[in-house]
Amino acid sequence: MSVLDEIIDGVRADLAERQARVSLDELKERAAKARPAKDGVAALRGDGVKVICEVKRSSPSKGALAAIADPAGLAADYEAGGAAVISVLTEERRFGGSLADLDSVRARVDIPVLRKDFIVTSYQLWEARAHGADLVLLIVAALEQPALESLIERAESIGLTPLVEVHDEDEVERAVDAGAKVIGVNARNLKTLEVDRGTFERIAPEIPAHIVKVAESGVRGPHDLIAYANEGADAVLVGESLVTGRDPKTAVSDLVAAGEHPALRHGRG
Ligand SMILES: O=C(O)c1ccccc1NCC(=O)[C@H](O)[C@H](O)COP(=O)(O)O
Repeated sequence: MSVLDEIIDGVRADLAERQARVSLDELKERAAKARPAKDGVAALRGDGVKVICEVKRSSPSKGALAAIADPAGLAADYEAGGAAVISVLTEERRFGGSLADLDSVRARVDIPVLRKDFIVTSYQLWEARAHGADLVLLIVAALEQPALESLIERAESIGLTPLVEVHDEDEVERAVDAGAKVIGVNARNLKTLEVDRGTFERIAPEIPAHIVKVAESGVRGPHDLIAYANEGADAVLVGESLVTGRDPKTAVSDLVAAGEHPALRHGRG
């Protein structure tokens, strides 16, 4: 069984418990009362390379990364540093996240918030919206094509922007066919968990120009952002280096400054 399969087994078990506690109708009522979703595509487009900053306590590849007693405080630092979007991992077993983290971050920041989880049913989309998310991650490798298509359609119909994650050329084709407007190329191989920063350079040319391109994983600092930018990234998603560093606000502002450097505008679509 692959790591992804193991994670999804746990996600499904936790999901079944939540579904027994909170009905879909109740979630829909909560979602109707939530602040309207912000436009995730608009947040990731425009001049410069945008920075998505992640609240990440632990991971299957590295184990414990940071305790993060105050996820909202960390998100506020990210926002003050110039982040375009906050990513909140809500998977509990392997990443130490929760919907409570999403609630607290949502209540603290004004920029769009991404629910980063392993989404396999539309119930989780309603959860995301009910807890104030503006974007959701959809992992192509975790979904059959009809499910991917219907989750993208459902997400958009309730105001969420799907960030559709791919790892190879075949998954790019599936994401594009399914109508993705934002595609994230994850440099972390979900079978070996190794990070290969060359993945983005190899796959990005297959992504049509009108689609927002996000480079995910392995960004250690401005030099990696610049490399991804030169390969066509519109945005980068950064977790580990921010949560393990001493000064997340400065680390984010250094990334944002690098992403806004005029030299990067040449050749980017
Ligand atoms: O981080 C992991 O070990 C991991 C393992 C299995 C599936 C997903 C995983 N990570 C999720 C992510 O995509 C990253 O948290 C995100 O791209 C940030 O990456 P990084 O900056 O390298 O922490």
